[in-house]
Amino acid sequence: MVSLYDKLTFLACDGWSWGCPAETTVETAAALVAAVLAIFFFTWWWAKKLTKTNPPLPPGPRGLPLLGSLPFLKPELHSYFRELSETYGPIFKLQLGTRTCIVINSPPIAKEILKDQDAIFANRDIPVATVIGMFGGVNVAWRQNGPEYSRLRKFLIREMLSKNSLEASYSLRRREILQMVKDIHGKTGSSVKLGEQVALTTVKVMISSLWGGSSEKSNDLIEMRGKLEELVRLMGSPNVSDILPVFAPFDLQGIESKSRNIVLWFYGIFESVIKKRLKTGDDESKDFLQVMLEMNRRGDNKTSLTDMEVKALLLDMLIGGTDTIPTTVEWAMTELLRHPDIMKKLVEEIDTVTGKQNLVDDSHLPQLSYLEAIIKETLRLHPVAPLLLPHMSSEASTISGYTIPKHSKVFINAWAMQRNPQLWEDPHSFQPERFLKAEFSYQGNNLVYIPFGSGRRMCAGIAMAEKMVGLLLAVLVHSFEWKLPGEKRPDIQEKFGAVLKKMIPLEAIPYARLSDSKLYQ
Ligand code: HEM
Repeated sequence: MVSLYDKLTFLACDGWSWGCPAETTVETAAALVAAVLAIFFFTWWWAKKLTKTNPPLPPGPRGLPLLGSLPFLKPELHSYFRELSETYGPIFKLQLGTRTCIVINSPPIAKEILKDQDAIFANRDIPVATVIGMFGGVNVAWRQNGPEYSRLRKFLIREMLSKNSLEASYSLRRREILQMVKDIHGKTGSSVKLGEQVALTTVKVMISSLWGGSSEKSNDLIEMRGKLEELVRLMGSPNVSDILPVFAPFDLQGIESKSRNIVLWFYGIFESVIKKRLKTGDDESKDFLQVMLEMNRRGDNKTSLTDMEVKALLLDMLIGGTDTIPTTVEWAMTELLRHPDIMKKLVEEIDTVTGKQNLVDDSHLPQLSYLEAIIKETLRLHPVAPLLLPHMSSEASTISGYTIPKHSKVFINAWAMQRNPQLWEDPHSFQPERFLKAEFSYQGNNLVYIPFGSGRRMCAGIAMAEKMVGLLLAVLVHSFEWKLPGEKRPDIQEKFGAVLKKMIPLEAIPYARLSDSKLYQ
């Protein structure tokens, strides 16, 4: 406070010395600054007193006037929130600029939000970075709760990401997985950045599933992958425009303009793909675009989609899948390379089910229970969305005996709950066996384990994620033996963002392990 006082006095006199001719003026200026500060703090304190709520607001750090706790935030938000919960308890409040944020670190309180009062908490605090080209207004992930949201989500889950749709588009996915095996085989004996390799395959799989495209050149795919990664990064970046909306028109960090360019770039691609499809009238395609166009052809106002919704859904799925799936596979491979005994047991399981004369196929996955346990354990320790996607309350409510004001932004710290020593035995060690002993589904029924969220806003792509992560991981460890380039175990440092990635990308060296060399061609 002394130094702030000194700085302000300096500004009042030295900074504008033309207004301070004599020593007495220094004292006057100092008194003036002190008076302004006193009025400011008194008004702030009085406003707080007047707005005291009953029941009270959750506890939390005090923060500074206007900025709240913004200056104290640490970049690794998920672990910082856990630290704060040690002081303030399982539910606490943070003021970030004009935004009231509520952080939940306990399953019973998460249940109140995501299940018991989910109608109130099923909205999103739409980031300014997504309100571009209507994207954030009409897509599933950012659309506000209501009949239009339910219609679109139902469509996405029932028509596009259903078991039948996924089975129909399997041949498209398989084609890209075979190409990945061939590409990796070409790199036998040299170091491969596994995350990048899988990410490129995932983009191809997503494009194939969405509009059947396989003709994109690899440079175009790399560009597309880069743009998706950048868009996800921008959406997850703290933006002054979101925190202090008065600055939104100035787009101080350029986040909105960068996001706009990327969204419009994707919309341009989608428009040309749709135009081409309508022109050729290719009814035989089994991709998602065809499903959407068929729906529109058959549908009435209730079921058909607007042009903008078609584009927003395509982008939703590209964003939903292309970062989450490869990141999960990279974390799983990291843990397997850190635990050779677990890797060995997994390879034995796949050899028994698939044999060494075949490549792993979708139909083998239901029999690979140890693989499933490994993926579940990976998502327990390394959930790609550690704080889920923030929810927003549409009205004031009471949670766990505290008032949650209307329009609060709610973070559910799945990462902290899934590492809580009171809920998990030896929580920091990688032990897939725990998922063989106890039944935990991805549907978020038991709030102790929610890597895909829970309730009405939970992930819409679980079925696809399960299939893709399972197939990619099984193919990688069954087709190749992986060695580390050095002596050191791969590290597990995290980098927080919209997706929780590895700080240091995983590198490993592949060697072919299947007897028939034709399987690699
Ligand atoms: C390992 C892979 C994935 C993980 C761990 C994951 C996790 C999540 C999480 C935690 C949420 C937020 C839930 C909430 O706010 O409560 C979410 C939302 C969403 N995910 Fe996923 N996801 C994955 C893959 C996918 C895929 C492949 C797609 C689509 C192709 C997808 C589409 C979506 C959509 C559309 C939403 C928004 C749902 C809504 O707001 O109603 N996700 N995901």
